[in-house]
Amino acid sequence: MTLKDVDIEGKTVLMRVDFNVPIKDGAIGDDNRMVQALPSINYVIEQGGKLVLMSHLGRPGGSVDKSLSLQPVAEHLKTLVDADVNFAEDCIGDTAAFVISEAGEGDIVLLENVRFHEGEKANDEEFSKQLAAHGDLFCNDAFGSSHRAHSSVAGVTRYLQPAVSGFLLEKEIKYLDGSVNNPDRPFVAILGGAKVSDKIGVIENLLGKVDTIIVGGGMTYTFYKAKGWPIGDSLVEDGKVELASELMQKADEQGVKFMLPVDSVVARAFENDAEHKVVDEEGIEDGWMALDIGPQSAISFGNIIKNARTVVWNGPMGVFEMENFADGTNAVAEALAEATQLGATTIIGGGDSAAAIKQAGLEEQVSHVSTGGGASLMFLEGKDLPGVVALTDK
Ligand SMILES: Nc1ncnc2c1ncn2[C@@H]1O[C@H](COP(=O)(O)OP(=O)(O)O)[C@@H](O)[C@H]1O
Ligand SMILES: O=C(OP(=O)(O)O)[C@H](O)COP(=O)(O)O
Ligand SMILES: [Mg+2]
Repeated sequence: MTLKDVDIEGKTVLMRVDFNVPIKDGAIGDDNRMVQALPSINYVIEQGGKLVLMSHLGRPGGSVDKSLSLQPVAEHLKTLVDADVNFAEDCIGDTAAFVISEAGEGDIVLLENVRFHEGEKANDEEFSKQLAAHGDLFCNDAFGSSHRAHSSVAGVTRYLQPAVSGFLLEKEIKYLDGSVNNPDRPFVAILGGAKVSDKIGVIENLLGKVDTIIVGGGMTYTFYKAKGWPIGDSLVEDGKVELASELMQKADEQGVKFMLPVDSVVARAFENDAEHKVVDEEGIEDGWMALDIGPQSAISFGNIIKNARTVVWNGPMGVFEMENFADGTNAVAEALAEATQLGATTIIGGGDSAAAIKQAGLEEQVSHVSTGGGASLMFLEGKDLPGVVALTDK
């Protein structure tokens, strides 16, 4: 079911959104995920519903961390909607119940970060029940979180029905379904970013789907370590080195081209102004960390991308938030834009990847910018998303 299948007037809609947006010094960096949720938000308001929004921000690990409060997000939401926005300093209990009861039809309540409670990630029954108590019906519009079997995404539907899809979730699934399930080939997947332990596992299933896998960004150095190459102080997931080895072997056995950067930009520290230089694949010395792919890698990745017919990209090629380490990400973004011009279907997904393509000014020059990274990868693997299977059938 979707929002269009339910009567909203006079009802309280509990809606899960993905407002996990980049925040620096209290200011929202890229509000794409908020803007993308506006069609569902405005629809509920226009239909005369009361809207209770819930989201996570970052990974506070089950306790209160004020630096990951959604308060600045509530302030920003006020500038995006024509409705009253109230913020509840806890997502459950009396605080939340009071703020919700004070709000009227057409008003919005944003609840504090659901990950301030351990129950959220544990998909705890009691916590799910407490969230469910806030609404008359549930709506999931958090595509970017739909790969998480957490209380606010999935568990809540055990106690609150109907559970319907929002317009963003519906749009994302429709697009991905149409483009990656029967893709034009060559089909290239590009994986980067920093969530290595989360995302390295998807490679196994991607091997059966794509023709080429490109690994870049922070994902690279776990593979380098598996090859026995020095990685200095670069990001590495020690528990995944063996898996990285197996994945490269499987790619070889299955005839899938597997590409790693042939060079990297290494820096003395995790700072834009740190001393930095380009080194080749076996040249990362102790005291240096790799923060971007190098120029040769950008060229070879670019050549593969420009010859592809379908490209899915999740995870920046470097620390694109710092100007000195954004070149690799920008070059791959340019290659995607060129491939699109040549008729390829190009999809870039992920909160940070979406921010990166926007920063490069190329968001209109690719086929689809998805709000989900991990979620779009799970979809691409052919797995069911917990936040989607939990919804009520028509
Ligand atoms: N070599 C690297 N070392 C450390 N962090 C990196 C590196 N390359 C990319 N990153 C970081 O990865 C983050 C994004 O990762 P992730 O959340 O997995 O991507 P997305 O949000 O697009 O799904 C960015 O903040 C970026 O700075
Ligand atoms: O930012 C997100 O995913 P992404 O970085 O893969 O795009 C989602 O909000 C999920 O966050 P999580 O990976 O902490 O569960
Ligand atoms: Mg991210």
